[in-house]
Amino acid sequence: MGLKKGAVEDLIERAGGCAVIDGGLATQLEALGAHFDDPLWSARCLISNPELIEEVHVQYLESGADIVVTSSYQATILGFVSKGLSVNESESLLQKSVHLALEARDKFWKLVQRYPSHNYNHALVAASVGSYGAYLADGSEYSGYYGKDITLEKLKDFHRRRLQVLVDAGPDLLAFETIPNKIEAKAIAELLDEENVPIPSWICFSSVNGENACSGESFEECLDILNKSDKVSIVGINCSSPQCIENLVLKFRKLTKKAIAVYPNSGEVWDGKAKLWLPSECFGGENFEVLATRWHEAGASLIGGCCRTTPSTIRSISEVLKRRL
Ligand SMILES: C[S+](C)CC[C@H](N)C(=O)O
Ligand SMILES: N[C@@H](CCS)C(=O)O
Ligand SMILES: [Zn+2]
Repeated sequence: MGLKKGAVEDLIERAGGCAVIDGGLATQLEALGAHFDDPLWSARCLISNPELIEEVHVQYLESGADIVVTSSYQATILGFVSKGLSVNESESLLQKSVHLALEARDKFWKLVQRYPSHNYNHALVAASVGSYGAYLADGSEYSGYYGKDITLEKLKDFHRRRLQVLVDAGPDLLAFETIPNKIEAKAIAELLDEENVPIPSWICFSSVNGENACSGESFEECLDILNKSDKVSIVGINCSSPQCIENLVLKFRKLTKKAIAVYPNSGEVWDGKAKLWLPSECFGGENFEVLATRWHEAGASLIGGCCRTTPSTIRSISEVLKRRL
């Protein structure tokens, strides 16, 4: 099967040149009362309270998100099995993460049809694929250090089955998130080819210093690999400080012709050991509205928020980006 082209490009056009991605899913689940002190992190909610996930998707759609990202970031078959679930049950939870977002999107779209003057776009559902570091739950999605025994093949094996199950569940695209190093980007690009994945993907890296991937490897090297893959439609940065983003968009713009997505966190820093967010050391919490405009002008065509951002952040971004229409 060939790659289904056009859905993302159409959406960017319908959104007036910049599509709005949703905000922190785990963050908003926690704001509504969920607790994630667990190696499964937000994926725990797929077991304990799936209705809450659908509610959060709807909140982001109401706020103006053109793309909702599923609750599968830290949902893995290995992670669920280690909690005592069977492989079948684990795969059903992965499917459920996609179905919850599709249902939220479809219900919301049906509802807004009653208001002919609404200015929402028909949203897309991106199935989240968190990095291997997210599964390790040791903070390594922000260090890029996966231990000395990691290999390309091990990373492909880690990602393969989850990828197949998520794709079969029918999302519009795949969202690889917080990729911290070159080896994982290469593993994903090879896997997308080997599995002949028929939907587009974005691959978003994390960055701590605003210059390189978290591993210290250059984005020149990382994007060189992704530029060769026609399965990867979009590249970018997520869950990194907003302060880093403009510089990184300008850098990416020189390194790739692909669309660029950015959805930073609030600037707070994840302490992987203590499992909590620490205050930002340098980001002063400037206005996301102002920043989002700058990121768009620098060359990003998909913009949203990641951890510690909320529906109100997305509403501000959506209003400022769509005000131009
Ligand atoms: C994006 S981070 C805040 C997700 C949680 C992390 N992988 C952990 O489990 O510690
Ligand atoms: N899609 C995930 C990303 C975590 S970095 C979330 O919003 O919770
Ligand atoms: Zn995040």
